[in-house]
Amino acid sequence: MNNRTLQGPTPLDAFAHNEDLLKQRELLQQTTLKQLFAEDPDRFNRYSLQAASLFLDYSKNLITEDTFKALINLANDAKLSDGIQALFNGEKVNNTEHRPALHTALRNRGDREIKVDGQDVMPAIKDTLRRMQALTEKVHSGEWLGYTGKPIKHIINIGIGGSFLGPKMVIEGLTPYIKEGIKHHYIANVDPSDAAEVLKQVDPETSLFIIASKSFSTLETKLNAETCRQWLIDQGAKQEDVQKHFLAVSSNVEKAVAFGICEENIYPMWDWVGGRYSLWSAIGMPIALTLGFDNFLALLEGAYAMDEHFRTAPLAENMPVLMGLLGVWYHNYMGAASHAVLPYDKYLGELPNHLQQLDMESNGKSVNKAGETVTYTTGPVIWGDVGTNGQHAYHQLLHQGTALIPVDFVAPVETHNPMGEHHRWLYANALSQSRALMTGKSLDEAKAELLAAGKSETEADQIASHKVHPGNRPSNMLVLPKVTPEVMGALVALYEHKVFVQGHIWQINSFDQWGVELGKQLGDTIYPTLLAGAEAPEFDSSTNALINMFREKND
Ligand SMILES: O=P(O)(O)OC[C@H]1O[C@H](O)[C@H](O)[C@@H](O)[C@@H]1O
Repeated sequence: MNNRTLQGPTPLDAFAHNEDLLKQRELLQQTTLKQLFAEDPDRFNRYSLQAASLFLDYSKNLITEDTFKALINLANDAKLSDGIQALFNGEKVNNTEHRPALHTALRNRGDREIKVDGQDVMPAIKDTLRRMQALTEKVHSGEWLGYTGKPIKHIINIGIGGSFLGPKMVIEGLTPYIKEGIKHHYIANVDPSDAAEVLKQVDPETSLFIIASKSFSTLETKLNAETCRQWLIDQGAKQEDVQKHFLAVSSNVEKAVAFGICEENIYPMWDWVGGRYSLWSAIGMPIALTLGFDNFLALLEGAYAMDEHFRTAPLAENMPVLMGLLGVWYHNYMGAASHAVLPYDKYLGELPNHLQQLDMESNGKSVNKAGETVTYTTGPVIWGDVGTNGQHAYHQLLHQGTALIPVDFVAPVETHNPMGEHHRWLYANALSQSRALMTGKSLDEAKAELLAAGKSETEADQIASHKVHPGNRPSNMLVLPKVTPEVMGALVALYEHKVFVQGHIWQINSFDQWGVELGKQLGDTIYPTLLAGAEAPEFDSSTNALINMFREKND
């Protein structure tokens, strides 16, 4: 293992309050969550808060009042409040690309001016929203017609990464709000099966393709867009009909025009919006087209409410700040290398996928803003899936494995589908998982359970240790009133800001993504060697052999 690969715990020793946190870690080893609850009847009230439409219970975390204070002091050491203001004020927080990161401007529903290089960006944002609204209304009223005069029924997003994951998560998350008669589809992967399977389901006469690409130069998106355009022509449309079936969202208007999209059908993106923060821009067009413009606005409103909370609440009462600091606590002081997000709501199944890009592309960095190698671990591995499915699979490791994995449970108290006892059971499962992680089961309890079930003393002794749950494992419970557009907006904004808080503490640039480049560059050198008749490859023996295996079948 080279010395750039760090494993935790890796305390943040440059900060004045690092020592306090080290001391806290030691003290907490002498107690348990169970004990902390027993000692303090007010623990739930002390460690829970409401922000925008969300409620966070963070009482099942390994903290005491002193830990809490030390974490807030650490945030002050890192000048977090200044960082938050810099983010909102449009300072160039993305220092390697010399840009601000102004996703908050996209959902600024107030009248605050937001300037980039002296120019207020709000008029351009509002103008784009107006254009999105006009298009959405045209499509939904049946005024926008395909090449045979039929209205649009299929919205197909062609995009990848930030131009895919956010819109898909939001639309699936808000399935009950989908407009009648509208179907949504996604083509992201360069795998031909992705496009093939979508094209089998749609009808060329009623399909609207959105080419979503900030750069308009992403290989996968370019190839998929060309394939879809050719498919449309092959199905009987003429070249001039392409305008009726293709839109583009991009900051590269020139390239979109060169592809054949007329300027009127190109919606802007700005370089001060990162791809993984872009669902609030015209990249959210499939959201508006599938759910309606009113619901898109409600999503922005929800995010704005969380923005205002993050921008103005004191650090100790600030939900994204607290979630970010708790992550730092486990990651840098307790050696947690991963973090699970487990939504107890079917519609939120795509949330972990979106958060993987949001968090891991933002904070998977090993140099600080000044380009120096960091001496501490940064972004954790983010993973998860819908509850309760995971309970019958990987929760085994959460309960009895050797790794410390903090969990965020995300659970709405009201369902869109009140059917019998289902939702009550679902919520009960979320609570029982978080409680089981905390309380665990001791050796004595396990043995008593076995004896009560009729096992002999010897058998109980043999099996009991396998049934021990160590417990004392932390989790957050994020309670949503119901998954509505506002709630979804607030939820996603909460995680965006949590990622920002952690990036700020780690002093890294959360808004660039140079790490995705090398693979792309090498792809460009490998692709030509896979062509029929190409010269023998001259890479390492492994790559060469794997190239030859492909060529044997495809030459
Ligand atoms: O929107 P695009 O320019 O097509 O980019 C799509 C995605 O690809 C890149 O490789 C980046 O890793 C992502 O951050 C980005 O969201």
